[in-house]
Amino acid sequence: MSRDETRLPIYTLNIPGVPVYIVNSLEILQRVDRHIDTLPFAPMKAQTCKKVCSVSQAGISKIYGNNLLAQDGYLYSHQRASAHAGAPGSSLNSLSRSASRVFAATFDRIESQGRTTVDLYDFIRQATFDATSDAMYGPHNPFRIAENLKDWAVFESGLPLMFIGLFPNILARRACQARERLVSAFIDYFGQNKHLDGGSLFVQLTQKVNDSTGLSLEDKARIEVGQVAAATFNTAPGAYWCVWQVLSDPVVFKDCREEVMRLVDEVDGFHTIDLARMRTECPLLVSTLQEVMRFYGTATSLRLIYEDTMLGDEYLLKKGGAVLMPNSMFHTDETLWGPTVHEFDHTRFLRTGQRKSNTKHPAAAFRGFGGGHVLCPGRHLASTEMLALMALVLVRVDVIPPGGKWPATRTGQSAGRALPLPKERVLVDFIPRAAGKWRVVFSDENNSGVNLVAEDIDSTKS
Ligand code: HEM
Repeated sequence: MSRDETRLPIYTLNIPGVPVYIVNSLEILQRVDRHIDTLPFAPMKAQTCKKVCSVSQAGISKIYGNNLLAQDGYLYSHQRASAHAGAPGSSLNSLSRSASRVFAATFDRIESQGRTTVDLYDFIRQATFDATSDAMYGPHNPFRIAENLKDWAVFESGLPLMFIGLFPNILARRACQARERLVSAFIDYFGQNKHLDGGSLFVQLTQKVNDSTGLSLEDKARIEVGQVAAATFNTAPGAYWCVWQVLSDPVVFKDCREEVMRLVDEVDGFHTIDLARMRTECPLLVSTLQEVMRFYGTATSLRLIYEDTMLGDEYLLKKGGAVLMPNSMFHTDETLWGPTVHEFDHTRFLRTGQRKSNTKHPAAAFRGFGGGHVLCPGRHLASTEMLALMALVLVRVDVIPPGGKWPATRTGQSAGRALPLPKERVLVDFIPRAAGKWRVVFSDENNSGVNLVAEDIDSTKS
């Protein structure tokens, strides 16, 4: 049943014993967001520690503490540490610089091979995974070891079953075994303090919270496996649809390539591109990224109901139930986005006068990275990675689809993801463009983030 069928802002699913409320309207969602203590997100994180990471009972007791929702408890302290490390500033710049180095090396490799055929999703998945894990863990990144990368792929394939928690040791046996080997890899990483030698502020700060909570080395390693999942699970499909859209849509392709080419300078015989400039000098590229997240986004926020909660004086949410808030509802609401809501419009997020649409949507209608008290701390890093991949694909290679024609866009399954996987794999040819050497940098020129969510847009105004 959808919003268009029910025309209701919120409705209850008839599941015996567990009231499940589906929120269809942005206004109701914003009311839910205000009830931090009775409709919290923290229990979802605690469940992830249990079900996905298999943290020990002693560790779970420490995570819960006296009160799972205490502001100075583990979960909120961990959230604050991540938010601080992922916010615009020198920490984010160094994460982005590290990710850019990995992308640059990936394209250097392609260039050295000449015309190369790649599976587009595999290429993007690997590039974003290598970039994110190197940015997070530095020179001792456990995923520079091929065996750990293989284990990750097996573990990732079992994640949806682990989240559901239905006999994972039987139904996702290989994934559970792979997780245990990954836990060993992180025991080695943290046990030898490798994070202190070039690991990111993200990892340093969250480890401090783990240490002050008294978690064992093994539990710290288990939680980190969950962190890797949060940091990589959505960036790959997000980057895929961004690259797909700029390559397969001729208008988007022309506009974005022209814009990004303006960032390429000739310096000492090198084609030089400073990816830090994308954030402020490529509004079309940024608008395309945001439209991809609106148009393809499949994230659904889930909150557990701790106490009976009134939303205004109209709707009662009963203790013990759950609230589901599917982004696709808010992202396809014509009253928010106007009559072109079902079209892909890469100019939608530009300023008035520069975009095609006459409708000015409210900034809070974009929920690609969550909102309110559950805002993705990795949003600036993930956005920078997605922009960087679009930019480098546009300036460094020509991409030829199978038979010279882009197939129709077909999205596949999205179990638990904020964006869907592609339905089928597409093999493309990469042909290096400009002859000569490339220098890809990420300067400290400015400290801006990629401001897509209402909270960031508001904070840049003040
Ligand atoms: C395209 C990539 C990404 C997308 C689309 C995405 C999306 C989201 C969304 C929608 C939420 C809110 C969930 C809810 O309301 O229930 C969220 C939360 C979260 N994300 Fe991301 N994310 C991405 C990348 C990342 C990265 C790179 C990191 C870490 C470096 C990260 C770490 C987290 C964490 C830890 C939370 C929980 C926040 C909290 O505790 O309050 N994500 N993400």
